Amino acid sequence: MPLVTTKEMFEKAYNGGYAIGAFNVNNMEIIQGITEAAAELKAPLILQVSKGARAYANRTYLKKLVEAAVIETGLPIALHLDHGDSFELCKSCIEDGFTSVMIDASSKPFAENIALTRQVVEYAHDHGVVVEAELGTLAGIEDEVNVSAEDSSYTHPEEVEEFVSKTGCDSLAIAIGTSHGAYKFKPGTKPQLRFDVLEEVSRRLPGFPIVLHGSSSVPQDLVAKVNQYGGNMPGAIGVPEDQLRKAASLAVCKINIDSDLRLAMTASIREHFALHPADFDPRQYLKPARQAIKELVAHKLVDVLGCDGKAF
Ligand SMILES: O=C(CO)COP(=O)(O)O
Ligand SMILES: O=C[C@H](O)COP(=O)(O)O
Ligand SMILES: [Zn+2]
Ligand SMILES: [Zn+2]
Repeated sequence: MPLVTTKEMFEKAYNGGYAIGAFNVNNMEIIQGITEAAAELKAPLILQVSKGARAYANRTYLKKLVEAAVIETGLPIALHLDHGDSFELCKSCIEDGFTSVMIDASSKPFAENIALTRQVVEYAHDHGVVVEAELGTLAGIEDEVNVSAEDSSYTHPEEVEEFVSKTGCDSLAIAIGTSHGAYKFKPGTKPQLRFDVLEEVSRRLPGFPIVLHGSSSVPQDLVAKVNQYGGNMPGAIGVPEDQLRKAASLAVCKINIDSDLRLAMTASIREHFALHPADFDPRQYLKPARQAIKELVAHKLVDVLGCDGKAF
């Protein structure tokens, strides 16, 4: 099966009360860890490439590695541009064969967000590609842009119908209290997503797929392992998994996870270096790191997203 768009995945996820995992990819081991877990669990997948990832690996490698994963797994996989910030970047990814792009103009005024999103949608739809857009601003770090908690803002539900009808976007990322990175909530505070905002958005957009960014749960055993073996990540806190499960059962069809993959990989490599200081063949530490990603992703697919067994 060639790369697919997210259209059918989202329809099934919406009606089935589960969500698709959208995992950020940056190199071969990350792609293999994610896709091996999904293949064993027969889960549909979105693999997403950020602007930074495309700059890191160059525009050819990640596309070709994802194509290899499609061949190896036979899974329905969508290749998605994460946080596209210009028409040109979206167009370039569409030319490369991405099946889905995000245009994130959420930091611009409403009318400009609509105009740029509309421009991307017209080009994308002409090429059989679907578009994710965003309303509301997440706190945290995204491609070296740091949005402080004070500058973040929840999505205004009263804007969503006009936005979706004027842009023609295929899915919408909203801000309900998640944020990018490993420090999502202040230690000592109770993490709580704004389900009232999600419910009002989905009431206004019945059947329309909603996307949650910044949805790593920052597993505390991984944070502890990083810190135990020389890391320094005090107070790293993520979104509680029960809240992600609830979101997946509602209108949220795509849940974005990157930081947890980074944590799994880093914890494993730190541990390996500490316990096996004589090793210097990268395969010795990348093999367990890949396995750690695989185990993390398997847990997400089964226990958080509920998309295992939904690939075919
Ligand atoms: O939203 C994300 C990618 O777009 C990733 O979020 P996390 O930093 O929570 O993993
Ligand atoms: O949304 C942000 C993703 O985690 C991608 O991060 P990045 O821009 O550092 O690749
Ligand atoms: Zn954004
Ligand atoms: Zn994001």
